[in-house]
Amino acid sequence: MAQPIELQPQAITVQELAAINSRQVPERYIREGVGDLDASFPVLDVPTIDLQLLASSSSTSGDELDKLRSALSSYGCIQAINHGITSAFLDKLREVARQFFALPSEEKKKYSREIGSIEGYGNDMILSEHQILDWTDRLYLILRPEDKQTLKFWPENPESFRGILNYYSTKLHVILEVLLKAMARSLNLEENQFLQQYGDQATMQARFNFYPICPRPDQVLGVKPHADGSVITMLLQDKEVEGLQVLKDDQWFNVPIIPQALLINVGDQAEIMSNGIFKSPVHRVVTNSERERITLAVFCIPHPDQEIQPVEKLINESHPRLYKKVKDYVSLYFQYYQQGRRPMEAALI
Ligand SMILES: O=C(O)CCC(=O)C(=O)O
Ligand SMILES: [Fe+2]
Repeated sequence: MAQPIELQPQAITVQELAAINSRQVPERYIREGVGDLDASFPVLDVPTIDLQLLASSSSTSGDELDKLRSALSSYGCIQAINHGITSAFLDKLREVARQFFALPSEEKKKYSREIGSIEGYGNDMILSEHQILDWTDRLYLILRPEDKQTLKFWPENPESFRGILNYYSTKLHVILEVLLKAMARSLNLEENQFLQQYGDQATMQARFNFYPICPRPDQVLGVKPHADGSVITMLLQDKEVEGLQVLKDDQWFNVPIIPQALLINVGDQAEIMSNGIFKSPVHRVVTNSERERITLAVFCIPHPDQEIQPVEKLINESHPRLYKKVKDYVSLYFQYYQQGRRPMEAALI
């Protein structure tokens, strides 16, 4: 996979910046002309989907499939409940993430990523001189396949971190299969149509996002607007602090928190496979002047050699083929991203 070209590493993490000066934000983080980011935004009523129902063959599962199709084609995301992971476990996972980011800087920096590489602990990569930076630090880890895990980046403190994260990835793998099958069935396709393209060599990559308290939430973003380059992304939100916003009908909406739910969103590659029926939503993260926020996004990404294209059965006269065949979409994604373009343009016919 081609790596992004990083101009220079950042000397200091956002968490350190926030600790040194709690009232000012360096200019490189300030966004002009984006309106008041701290304004009140309407709430997006993201549909809640019961995964147990989706997986079953009961008579109610048909309704749930309809709900799924409609949610993924209009919102591009769902709040998944009954996914088989207990709330107590999700709290434990949130807790080890909190403990990691609460460690002293020197301790966290043992896991620092290398320049130009995404895996490990660090902050927003500087890819161009004019880039406005995101108010966030991250810990990026490859979860699956297990032999691709780079353990030197996996925290040993707290002690339970690795075990908890591995258990979570096993659970997510099961959920992913349920979802991809249900997505295909919801479009009247044979249930393995998406799963086959996704392939058995796919990777799951975790990104822990830490958003320190920010003194200028009106002009600073936690994450700039983007759509994910994955097939799907599974996001564990902070239990108490909101921040994620989704663009729908040219308007930004807040995504509410359902503590026991996983927010699932369509990535660009599922939009391609579904010939544009499922929408990969543009989203961003706003900052908060009172509370820090921690989330965990897991990206499900096919192997770079795997070809991704619209399923044949979804192409017809009234729905002509919208996307080319793509391979290693994540590399394409970075090339376009660096030029400030929407990566999906690369796949359009
Ligand atoms: O932290 C969030 O709520 C979303 C993060 C996100 O969009 C991402 O990591 O791609
Ligand atoms: Fe995202």
